[in-house]
Amino acid sequence: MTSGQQRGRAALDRALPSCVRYLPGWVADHRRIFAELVEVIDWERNDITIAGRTIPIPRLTCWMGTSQYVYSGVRNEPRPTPAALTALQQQVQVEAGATFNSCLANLYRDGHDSISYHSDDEPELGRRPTIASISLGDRRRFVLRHQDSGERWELELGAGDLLIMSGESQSDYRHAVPKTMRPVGQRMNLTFRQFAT
Ligand SMILES: O=C(O)CCC(=O)C(=O)O
Ligand SMILES: [Fe+2]
Repeated sequence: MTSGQQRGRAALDRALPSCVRYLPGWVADHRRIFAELVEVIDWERNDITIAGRTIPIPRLTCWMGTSQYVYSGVRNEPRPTPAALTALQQQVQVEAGATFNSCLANLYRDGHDSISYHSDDEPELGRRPTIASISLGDRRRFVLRHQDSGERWELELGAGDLLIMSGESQSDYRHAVPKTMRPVGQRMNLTFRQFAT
């Protein structure tokens, strides 16, 4: 076991809900894949408008899918999928027992970048979607919270970890990657999704 896997496991003090499967260190050559994808993905800076105020989304993103994806009022035109990502997607499909046709990539440049609490519950994803999430680069805290009970789970995701969210993970839970004061380097997250067109 690598030290990364040990760190990942230690961060989890309670069993995760059964709709979430955590596979620490799943991407064996995660450093090489991070270095390649950070260069070849067509990273975008997008703005979000909340209550009439337009602010930059606190991370870089890229939507690689079959059609336009609108979330939080942001219209994402699909970008081409690099070959390195297609190869990863094929392996992830086998592990998840699901097929995916799209990937939303996020790049958290430092501790100021984040994603606030949300569920991936857009209608195009279906009612109980399976979403496979790969984290590369530095570890960041991923928080999963049950909507009604408020019960929380925290995982330090990075370095090739795979998280498979399925079943009621989007309908009953929300998730976030909060900002941190800790000095951290870049973290990339790839969420593979099946998107109805
Ligand atoms: O960075 C992460 O681990 C989560 C990303 C996420 O929740 C999303 O893109 O919907
Ligand atoms: Fe999400």
